[in-house]
Amino acid sequence: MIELKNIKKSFNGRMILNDINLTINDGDILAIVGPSGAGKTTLLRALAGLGDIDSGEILLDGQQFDPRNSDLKNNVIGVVFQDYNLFPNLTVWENVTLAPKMVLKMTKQELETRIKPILTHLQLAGKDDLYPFELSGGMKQRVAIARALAMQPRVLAYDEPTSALDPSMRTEVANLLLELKKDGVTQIVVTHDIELANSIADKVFTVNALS
Ligand SMILES: Nc1ncnc2c1ncn2[C@@H]1O[C@H](COP(=O)(O)OP(=O)(O)OP(=O)(O)O)[C@@H](O)[C@H]1O
Repeated sequence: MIELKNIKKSFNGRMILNDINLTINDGDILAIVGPSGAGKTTLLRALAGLGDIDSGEILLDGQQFDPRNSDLKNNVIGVVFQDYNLFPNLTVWENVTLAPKMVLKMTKQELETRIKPILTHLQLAGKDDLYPFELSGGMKQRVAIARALAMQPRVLAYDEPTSALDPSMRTEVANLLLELKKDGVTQIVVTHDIELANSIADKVFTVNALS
C-alpha cells in the first residue's frame, strides 16, 4: 500500500498541489484525472522519484519512503511515459532487457526465463529483433509496459496511456490494464479520459486546478 499525506508542491511560488491525501491499495487501479495543468503529471513524477515535493509524506506499507532516494534495484514505481521513451537504436529485446541486465544483473538465463514470458503475455512474442520504428503505436506502448514490468516494480504508472494512440485503441488499452490487474499488478493511470478512468479504475482521484 502506498499512502500520500498532505503533499504540497509549488512552482515559482504558484501552488500546484495543495494537501493531496491519497491511498493506493495493492492490486488496485487508481486513475488520476483533472483539467490540463492541474498537476497530474507533477504528482506522478513526485511518486516516481522524478520530481520533489515541498512537504508531505509518502508511505510504503506504512513506512516513510522517499522515492528520490529509492534504490533502482528495489524499483517501487515503474513509469510508462506518454511517448514511451524507447531507445530508438535498440531492438525490442534490448530495450526490455537493458535495465534488468545492467541494474538487476540478471544473467542471460534469467533474462530468458523472466523476460520472455512478459513479452509473450504482452503479445510481443517473436518481435524481439524489431526496432521501435518498425512497431505500431500500440506495440510501442506494450514494449514500454514490458520494459517497466521487467524491473519488477511494485506499481506500474502510466502518463496518458491513450493520448498517443488512435481512439479505436482505447478499449485495447483498457483491456490490457484490466488483464494486468488480474495478474495482481498495482497500477496508476494519469488520464484526461474520464470514461476510461471510470471504466477501469477502482478509485478515481481528481486533481483540481488551484487558480
Ligand atoms: N518544472 C516545472 N517548472 C515550472 N512549472 C512547472 C514545472 N512542471 C510543471 N509546471 C507547471 O505546473 C502545472 C502542472 O503541470 P502538470 O504537467 O503536472 O499538469 P497536468 O495536470 O499533468 O497537465 P496536462 O493534463 O496538460 O498534462 C502547470 O501549470 C505547469 O506549467
